[in-house]
Amino acid sequence: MTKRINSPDTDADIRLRDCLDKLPRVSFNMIAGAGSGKTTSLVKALSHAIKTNGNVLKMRGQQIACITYTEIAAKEIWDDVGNTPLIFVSTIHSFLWTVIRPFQRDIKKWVINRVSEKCKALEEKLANPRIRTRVKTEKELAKLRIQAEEVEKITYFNYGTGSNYSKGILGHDDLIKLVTSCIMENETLRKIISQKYPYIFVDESQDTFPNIVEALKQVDQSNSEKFCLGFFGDPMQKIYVTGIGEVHSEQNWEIITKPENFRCSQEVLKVINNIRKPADGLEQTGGRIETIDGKSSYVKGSAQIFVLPLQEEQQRTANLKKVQLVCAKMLSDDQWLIESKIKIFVIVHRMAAKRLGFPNLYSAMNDDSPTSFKEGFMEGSIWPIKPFLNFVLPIVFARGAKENSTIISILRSQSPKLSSPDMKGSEVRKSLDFLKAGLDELMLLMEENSTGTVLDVLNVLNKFQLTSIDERIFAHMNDSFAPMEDADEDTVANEISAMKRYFVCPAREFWSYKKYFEQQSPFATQQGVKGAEFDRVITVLDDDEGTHIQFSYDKYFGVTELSDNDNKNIEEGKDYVIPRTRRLFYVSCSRARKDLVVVYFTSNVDKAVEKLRELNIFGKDKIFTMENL
Ligand SMILES: Nc1ncnc2c1ncn2[C@@H]1O[C@H](COP(=O)(O)OP(=O)(O)OP(=O)(O)O)[C@@H](O)[C@H]1O
Repeated sequence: MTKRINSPDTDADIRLRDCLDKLPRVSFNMIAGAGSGKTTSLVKALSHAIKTNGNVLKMRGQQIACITYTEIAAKEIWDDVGNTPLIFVSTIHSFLWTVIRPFQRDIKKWVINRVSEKCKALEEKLANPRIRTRVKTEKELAKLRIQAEEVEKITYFNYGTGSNYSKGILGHDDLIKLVTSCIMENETLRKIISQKYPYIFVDESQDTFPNIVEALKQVDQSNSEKFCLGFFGDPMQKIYVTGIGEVHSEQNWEIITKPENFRCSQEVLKVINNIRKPADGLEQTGGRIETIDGKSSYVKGSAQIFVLPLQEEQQRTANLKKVQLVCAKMLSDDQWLIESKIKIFVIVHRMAAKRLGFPNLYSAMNDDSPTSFKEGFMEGSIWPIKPFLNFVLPIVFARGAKENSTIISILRSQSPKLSSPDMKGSEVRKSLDFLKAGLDELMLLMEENSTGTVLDVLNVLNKFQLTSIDERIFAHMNDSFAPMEDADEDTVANEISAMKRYFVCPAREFWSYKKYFEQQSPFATQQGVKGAEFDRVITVLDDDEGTHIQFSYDKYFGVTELSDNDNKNIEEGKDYVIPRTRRLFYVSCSRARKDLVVVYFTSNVDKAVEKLRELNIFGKDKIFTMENL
């Protein structure tokens, strides 16, 4: 049994259990604020459904589907429910692929149709005599026509990161379009889904695509008596523009709310209630409870904001450190000085990249780079950086730590110099001497204060045959990169320019990068912290570094005027910068279990302080400036 399941039942948990016990089945929508225990209720609901219905599910080969936002969340929930095969916890993409994979004929039909629609759109574009991009569009059309022929020959389609129709691969976006359209159009598919998964639960429903919600609602309607669809979400925590926000409940659904907050200390709870007030006014009650020596009480905690000038990057970083020192003193808690005990939320990875020391690597892989570079860089999966992650960092580290057996084993498995199985003793010795000379050069290039570049390192790897280098890297090193025939021109140009910028990056930046992507650093992005919680949180508000134009803390606090475009969005009743920033602020502040520190860098400190006093989100005595550092 796990902690989540063991937490005391709330009224909502009891209502949810009653709802799950109903026959014919009833769908539900659980809407509640941050830290109210939605995921906890979800885990309990899964456990209850298994307890009451597990045998039947097993007998019929059915499963309960639980859709989460990330792989990490999926794993956590699966662990919580005891890893039972009766529950299929997955991200939306994996779920949709599992559902559609057996229907290869329908997939093929859809892909053929999609390619033909794309061709038609380009033909229409070309019919316009004033088209500016005629040559490019004609090329694209020719490529699509070839793809149309190749798709006909494909017998099995697969799911990957990006679509490549000729190879039978469907990317994320196409998968969503494919499955939702198949579900909407095909009654049999809807029946099959509801029979295989008589319960489908969706966590973080506010960030689910609207067409997926619609498709799931259709599944519900097709077999409503034997099917239960359950959403768990909070419209105030919608972060992504593609998310639905509020899921509208159907007439026969149960709506379950949870008024309490179990996560945050009293002071943090006050702040998040204040942030939320102008949105939907939902005010949470309760708060985190601590039991010491058998006595339970609410955790008081703390919440404060530091308004600091938007100075040079280095100065900001120094001021952030000073804030930690002041907090350690003010809260009599030295843990504020220990990196592993705090979490710092920044708005984009770039801020963390700069603060941690890999700004050049970050911009090479992000600014005008192919999407695959952007996505793969922060998770360490993209090919240009592999020689560093797989070879350079581990071997330089092992050499520094004098771990000779590790060095030999890395060389044995990776160096082409040692690959021949029938090398004689003297040859091995000679090769090792050669490799040792290469390693000496590598060590110098990877030193703390070395000016060696990525290309310098790659040249050493190549010259001494320390490890084999991916052909694609090699092609860029020799300016002989030959793109695939069907590669998009812009992507090719972006790849070439990204690789050029990558080669001149200081190689030592990889040490900081490694720390970040292995999550050993205290940094995380404000958007990436869904569902998580930490005792001590610093939220850095810093528009200057953010490249996300959809968020602006200066506009949110009233320090900067709204733009014409913002006003237009307001007039048209669209989502705009203020509610979006408010939601992001709410999500990051509501992660704090005990202490929350907001550090707001702004170009107009005086005005920001004045506005903050008016807004009254933080107590007047909790607004600090440079004078307090
Ligand atoms: N009934 C309960 N009694 C005591 N603690 C609880 C209860 N339910 C949840 N908690 C605790 O409250 C915290 C927040 O729970 P959970 O993550 O389930 O909330 P959530 O609503 O999904 O949060 P968010 O939407 O902010 O990500 C966790 O530490 C959890 O253990």
